[in-house]
Amino acid sequence: MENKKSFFPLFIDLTDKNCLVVGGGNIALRKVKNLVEYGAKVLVIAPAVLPEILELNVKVEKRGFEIEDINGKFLVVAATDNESLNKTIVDVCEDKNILVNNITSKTYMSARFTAHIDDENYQIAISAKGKPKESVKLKKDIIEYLKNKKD
Ligand SMILES: C[C@@]1(CC(=O)O)c2cc3[nH]c(cc4nc(cc5[nH]c(cc(n2)[C@H]1CCC(=O)O)[C@@](C)(CC(=O)O)[C@@H]5CCC(=O)O)C(CC(=O)O)=C4CCC(=O)O)c(CCC(=O)O)c3CC(=O)O
Ligand SMILES: NC(=O)C1=CN([C@@H]2O[C@H](COP(=O)(O)OP(=O)(O)OC[C@H]3O[C@@H](n4cnc5c(N)ncnc54)[C@H](O)[C@@H]3O)[C@@H](O)[C@H]2O)C=CC1
Repeated sequence: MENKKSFFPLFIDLTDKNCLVVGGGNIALRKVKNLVEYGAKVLVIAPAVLPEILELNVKVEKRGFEIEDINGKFLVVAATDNESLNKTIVDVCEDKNILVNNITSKTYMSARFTAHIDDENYQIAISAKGKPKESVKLKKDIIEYLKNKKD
């Protein structure tokens, strides 16, 4: 059933949207950077937070996740290394119609992050349906294609 889940491709304006990233490790860092780049207001909650995250324009609370933390959020990223906690975060967000991404699953979430290209002419977002290595490979091929097209 989970494997048959389909994800509608959509480009969303995140400017000033309240987003929560639960987790402060390597993958959280990548997710936070992406959200900040697109103008989101990001709150990071985790007991351990990488120094690179502290340097970004985000709010940080060094503590464990609590369910009330999702209140009023537009998008939540479950970015801990605890698979069952990430699933719980997805469940509580789904209950409240809050978009939610989960870094420890291919399908258990309502929103996936994509490999993307954002240049002066195009925004191209790629998903290989849960297989990020394939997405990154295709992204590189498309970048090459666009470069050659210009020459
Ligand atoms: C489902 C999804 C959910 C989500 O996170 O949104 C997901 C899930 C998982 N990723 C895993 C692994 C890695 N992911 C990356 C990188 C990226 N992952 C991204 C997206 C997604 N990853 C979503 C699906 C995308 C799609 O549909 O195609 C990208 C595209 C976007 C982004 O994250 O911003 C970004 C590249 C950005 C870019 O470069 O352009 C790397 C490489 C690296 O970290 O350098 C590795 C290590 C690979 C290795 O070494 O094998 C694991 C296994 C963990 C394990 O097995 O331990 C899971 C969980 C699982 O598979 O169960
Ligand atoms: N989706 C993706 O793109 C990828 C996902 N992964 C998966 O992501 C997992 C995490 O990877 P990293 O970020 O490198 O791990 P990490 O160990 O660097 O970070 C884990 C973070 O989770 C936080 N955390 C743990 N319990 C918490 C709680 N109760 N409340 C709030 N925060 C809590 C920790 O404080 C820490 O900041 C890996 O186990 C792996 O399975 C790995 C590569 C890519």
